[in-house]
Amino acid sequence: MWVGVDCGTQSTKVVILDPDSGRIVAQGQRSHALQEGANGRREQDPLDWVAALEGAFDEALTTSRLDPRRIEAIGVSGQQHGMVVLDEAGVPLYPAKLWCDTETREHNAALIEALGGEAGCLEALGLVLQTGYTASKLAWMREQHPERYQRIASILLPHDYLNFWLTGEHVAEYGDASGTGYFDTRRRCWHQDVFAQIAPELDARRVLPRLIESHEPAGHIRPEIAARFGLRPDVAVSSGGGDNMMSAIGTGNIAPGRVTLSMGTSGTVCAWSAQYPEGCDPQVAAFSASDGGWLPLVCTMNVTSATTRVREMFGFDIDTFSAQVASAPPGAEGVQILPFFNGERVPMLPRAQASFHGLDSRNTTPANLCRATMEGASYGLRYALECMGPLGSAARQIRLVGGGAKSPLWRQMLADILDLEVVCPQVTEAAALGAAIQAGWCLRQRDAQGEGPRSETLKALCDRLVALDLTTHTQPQPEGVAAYRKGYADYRALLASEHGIPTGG
Ligand SMILES: Nc1ncnc2c1ncn2[C@@H]1O[C@H](COP(=O)(O)OP(=O)(O)O)[C@@H](O)[C@H]1O
Ligand SMILES: O=C(CO)[C@@H](O)[C@H](O)COP(=O)(O)O
Repeated sequence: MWVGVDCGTQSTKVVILDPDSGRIVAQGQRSHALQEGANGRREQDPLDWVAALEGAFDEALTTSRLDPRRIEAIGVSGQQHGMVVLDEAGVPLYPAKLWCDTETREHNAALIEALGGEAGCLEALGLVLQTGYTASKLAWMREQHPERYQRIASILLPHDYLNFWLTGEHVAEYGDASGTGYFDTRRRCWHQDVFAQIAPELDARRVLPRLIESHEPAGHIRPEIAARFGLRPDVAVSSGGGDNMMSAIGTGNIAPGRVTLSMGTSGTVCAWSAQYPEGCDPQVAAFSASDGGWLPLVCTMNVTSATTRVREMFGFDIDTFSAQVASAPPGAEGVQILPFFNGERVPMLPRAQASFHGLDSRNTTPANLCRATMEGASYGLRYALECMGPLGSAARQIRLVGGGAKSPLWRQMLADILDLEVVCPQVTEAAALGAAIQAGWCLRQRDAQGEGPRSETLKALCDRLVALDLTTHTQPQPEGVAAYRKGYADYRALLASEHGIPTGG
C-alpha cells in the first residue's frame, strides 16, 4: 500500500492507495486553523500540520482496519511557498508564513528592484518574484525578528517540514523548491547569490535543504513514527512536492497538452512542459514539476477562500450557498465582485481589497451576492488561463480538482466561462493521490536499480492509476457561454477601471 498526504491550506488529507487494484482503500482528513492578522498576515503553526497529519492518518487506518504493516511508502504534498524556519533542535522559530500572506509585499517589491526588475528576475531565477513566494518572507523575518532570524538553522517549505518530521532529513525537491524565489528554475539549483542578497548573514550551504530528484527518497521513516502508527521500520518517504506538482501527477498531467485547474483555497492553472518554458507571460510562474519536467502555472489567491468568506458572512452551509447561487441568474442581475479579499497574485495586486459593484435596491440579495462571488472567482480563472497563452489555448479539456470542483453547478459555470469541456478525476483528492503515486514511483525506481524485483515508469503508473470520472464530464452550454462572454468583458472592464489592468484582446 502507498500513502499520499496532502497538507492544503484548510486541511490535511491522507489517502491509502492499493497499487494492484488502483483503489483508494482508506481516507482521512483533519482541518487546521489559519491565523489572519492586520496588513495581510496569514500564518499557520507547523505543529498543527503535524497534528492534522497524525489525526488524518489515524482516521484512515481506523476506519479501514488496514494492517499498517502493509504500507510500503509515503509521499507528502504541501501548499507551496510557506516559510518554516527551524532552530538547531528542529523547533519552529516562528509560525509558517503562508503562500497567501501579503504582509511582505514591500519586501517583494524591493527584491524585484534589487534583481533588476522583471527582466532581471527572469534572467536570474527563471520567474518573476511574487509576494507569496518564500524569498520576501525571509527578508521580512530578517527585518522584523532579527534575533530569531540569527538563530535560523534550516529553512523548509511546508511539505519539506512534514518530510523532516517523518524522516529527520532536511531535503527539498525541485518542484516545490522552484517556488521559493531563491532557486534557479532553469538550471534547477539554489541561487546562492540571490539567497545572499536576501539573507547575507545566513550560510546557504548550511540552512538550505539538500536538493534531491523527484523520484528519490527523502529518507526512511523515523523509528518513533513507525512505532506510533504500527508501520514497518523500512517504510520509504518519497521526495513529495508542492500541491500543484502533486495534483499534476494525480491528474496524469505529465505530458504536453493537458491542463489541470484547481479550485482549492487558491485557484491554479498549470500545463506540463518537457523544457523550461521560454517566452511565457511574466505572470506565468515557470515552476519545475515534481517528475523531471516543468509546470508553468498561474495562481489566483481568491477562489474557495472568497466563496467561503461570503458564504460564512450569510451563515450558509455549502448546500444552502449552492442553492442560493442556483436561484440567481447568470450575471447575478448586474452584481459584480472583484474578490480580492487576500490581495491578488495574478493580476499582480498584492495590496488590493475586495469590492462589490453594481448594487442597487432591487438586486442586493444574498443569492446575487453569492452568485457574483462564484462568478468573480471563476473569471479570475479565465484570466489565469489566458495568461498561459499557447499552453492554455491548446487545451481541449480541463482536468478539474480541489474542493470547489465537487460542485456540479460550479463545474458548469466554469465550462461556460472558459468555453471548454471540464472533467474531474475519479480520485478527487488529486494532490494526495499524486503523492501516493510518486511514493510508488520512488519504490519502483529503487527496484529498477537492482534492489528489488519490479520497475514501472511514472507514465505507466499514471496510465494505470489515474482515471477520469465521466459522470463529471461537463460541456459548455451555448446560452451560458454567451452570458458569460459579456460577464467576462464586464469583469475585465472593472479590473481596468478599478486597478488599471488593461482589458486585453
Ligand atoms: N460542493 C462544494 N461547493 C463549493 N465549495 C466547496 C464544495 N465542497 C467543498 N468546497 C470548498 O472547498 C474548499 C476546500 O478545498 P480544498 O481543495 O480541500 O482546499 P485546500 O487544499 O486549499 O485546503 C473549502 O473552502 C470548501 O468550502
Ligand atoms: O501558492 C500557490 C501556488 O503557487 C497555491 O496554489 C498554494 O500551493 C496553496 O494551494 P491550495 O491550498 O489552494 O491547494
